[in-house]
Amino acid sequence: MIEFRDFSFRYREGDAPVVRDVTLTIPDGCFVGITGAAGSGKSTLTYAVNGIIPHCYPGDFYGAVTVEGMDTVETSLTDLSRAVGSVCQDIDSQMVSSIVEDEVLYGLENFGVPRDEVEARLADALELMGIADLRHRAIDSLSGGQKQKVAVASIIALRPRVLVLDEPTAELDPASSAAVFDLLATYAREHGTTVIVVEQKIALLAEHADMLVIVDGGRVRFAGAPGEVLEHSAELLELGVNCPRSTSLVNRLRASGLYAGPAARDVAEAAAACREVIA
Ligand SMILES: Nc1ncnc2c1ncn2[C@@H]1O[C@H](COP(=O)(O)OP(=O)(O)OP(=O)(O)O)[C@@H](O)[C@H]1O
Repeated sequence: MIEFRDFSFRYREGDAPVVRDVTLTIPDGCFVGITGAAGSGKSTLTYAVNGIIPHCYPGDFYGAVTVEGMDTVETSLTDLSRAVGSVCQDIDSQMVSSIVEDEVLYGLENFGVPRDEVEARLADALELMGIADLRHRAIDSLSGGQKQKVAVASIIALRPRVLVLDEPTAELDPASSAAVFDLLATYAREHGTTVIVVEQKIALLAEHADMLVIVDGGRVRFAGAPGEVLEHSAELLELGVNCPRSTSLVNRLRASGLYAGPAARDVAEAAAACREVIA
């Protein structure tokens, strides 16, 4: 379980907290999508989980954040990194090797994974991300999307109990983005991994996440099951979060009293709602 209790944070260079009064519980194995406008504090929230704040970016840390009982301020980055694997926004800064397989091996060797397990973990991670054919390629020669997949594979190979991904599909086209989310969701379900993903594409989150967290001005404005959060599509738009049109359409039907069912997460659910209205 991950718990934020009255958590606020001000970067040392900043004049005010950029995350404020966050109280949130994330159950084990939950797939959580965090979204909100640019600069709203999404990444900072995840930094409190993987320990980047306050260990790498110091500042005033109020309240507490715990991961499986470990207080992320009190616990060393080394200990935290064994539980929490992170893929950051700036993929190039994360890469330490020049060849794909070395990048994955680096983490496995650093974590002291037994030699007889290393090859299987490397091959599985590359296979899972659909990049087995890139194994011997130079990282410099890869596209942004391919690099993102290598970064995710490197972390997945370590089998962390919590996976934090900051915009993992930023460099991917819509079809590849959906495929990566499918893979992540399947992987998380099979391994009981808690996944926290910062993502601008709310439609992707709505389809895959168990919980949506909407951040605005450093505060959590909505947190809950996607269906519950998407009921607020008009307010979300005001916060800079553009829900799928299918969601807004069904919410209009709900507001006008024509439909009493839940918010639609995608076109299929909206079509079902429309059929019910017409019937
Ligand atoms: N290292 C830092 N030092 C000082 N201020 C920072 C630092 N990192 C982020 N900030 C500030 O904190 C605020 C929240 O930033 P954060 O990156 O958490 O937001 P975000 O919602 O993830 O943004 P984006 O969608 O643009 O990545 C912003 O005003 C940003 O300028």
